[in-house]
Amino acid sequence: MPARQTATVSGPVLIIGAGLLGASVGLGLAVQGVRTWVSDISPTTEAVAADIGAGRSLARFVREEGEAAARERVDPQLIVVATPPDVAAATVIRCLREYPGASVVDIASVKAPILAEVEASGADVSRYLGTHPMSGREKSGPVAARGELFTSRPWVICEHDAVAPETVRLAHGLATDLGSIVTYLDVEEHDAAVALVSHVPQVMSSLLASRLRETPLEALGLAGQGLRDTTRIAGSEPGLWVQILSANARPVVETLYGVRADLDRLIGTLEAPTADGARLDIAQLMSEGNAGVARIPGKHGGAPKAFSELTILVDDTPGQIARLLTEIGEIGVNIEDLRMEHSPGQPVGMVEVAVVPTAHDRLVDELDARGWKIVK
Ligand SMILES: NC(=O)c1ccc[n+]([C@@H]2O[C@H](COP(=O)([O-])OP(=O)(O)OC[C@H]3O[C@@H](n4cnc5c(N)ncnc54)[C@H](O)[C@@H]3O)[C@@H](O)[C@H]2O)c1
Ligand SMILES: O=C(O)C(=O)C[C@]1(C(=O)O)C=C[C@@H](O)C=C1
Repeated sequence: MPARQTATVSGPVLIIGAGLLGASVGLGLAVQGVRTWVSDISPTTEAVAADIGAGRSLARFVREEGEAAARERVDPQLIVVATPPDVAAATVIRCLREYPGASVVDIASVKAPILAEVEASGADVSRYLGTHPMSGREKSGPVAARGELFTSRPWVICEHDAVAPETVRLAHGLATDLGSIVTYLDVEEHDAAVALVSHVPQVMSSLLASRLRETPLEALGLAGQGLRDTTRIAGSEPGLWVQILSANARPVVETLYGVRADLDRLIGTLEAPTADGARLDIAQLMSEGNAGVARIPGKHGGAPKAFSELTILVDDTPGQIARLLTEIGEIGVNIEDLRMEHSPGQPVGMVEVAVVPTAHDRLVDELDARGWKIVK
């Protein structure tokens, strides 16, 4: 039985580009009862996205019904363009022309070049809006898709002068239906902001991880959480990042100039670590980092909030983590964040749980009483 419609966007929604992001949009809308269609340049990707429940395959429907009849019957209210950035503008322009009744949003990671290309095309730009969900993964393709990918994450909407109110309403509805928190920025503000908060982090992670290529395995075996935290996104798809970085090159370079200045300063200091003032300079760089990280907003985009953490040892046997989470629920404490560290070959794993500070001591006491081993 189809789920009851609970979303603002009534659909149908046609998703073009059924990879990680497109299939995640489809899954998130489908569970709310919105009729979704998926389309991808790769027939296999489109079939996989349809198989996991992200939407019905448009190509299959076209094969069954014929091009014109299928387009008329699909009749999307909203089209979500989730293709790579280099074809996003061309896809938006094509959709505006092929579906004159639909609003079209794209979700590519860079916004100014796409708006410029759509405006220059002469297509009906009133039905187009550039948007960007600030959520993703270092994986690509529909198999990695998650319907809850967007929950509690920011979703930027880049209004422009010619946009129609209905298009803004649908873009806003799409983001909030998927659980995101909407922020309005213009395209230049967006591109400058993401250069710092998304694109340079990717560069730094890749540069650091590239140092590991020739490292002996014994040294890599010593890696703790610090290396894992700083290199997770180095596993991202190179093809996508070539497009993102080249499309947003100027704002990224502006940010990298600042990084280069700090790096030169640190190298200079560490070349003479016992010179007068060297230690102060190192301390200053570290505390500038402290000040920066403290400004990153908390889980729901509000003011930074310090959570208390505790680490629990968990036997490496089936069902242990589920049991731990159930018991934390029984104790009545909300988990704000959760991370697992598990070394292959070790009989135990470590589950790091973040909770509000007022719940910390009670949780430790109650877990302890239930026989769990708390290590921190
Ligand atoms: N990966 C992330 O974390 C993330 C987060 C936010 C936004 N985005 C943006 O979302 C978009 C999709 O990224 P993704 O991570 O889902 O990539 P992906 O590689 O998983 O999916 C992209 C899909 O688009 C398809 N495609 C390529 N050209 C096409 C065309 N002309 N017509 C139809 N389909 C086409 C590909 O076959 C692929 O299946 C990108 O623009 C990216 O900048 C990505
Ligand atoms: O969590 C991740 O894997 C991401 O890096 C996702 C991330 C980000 O920088 O936050 C990456 C690029 C997208 O354009 C949006 C989101």
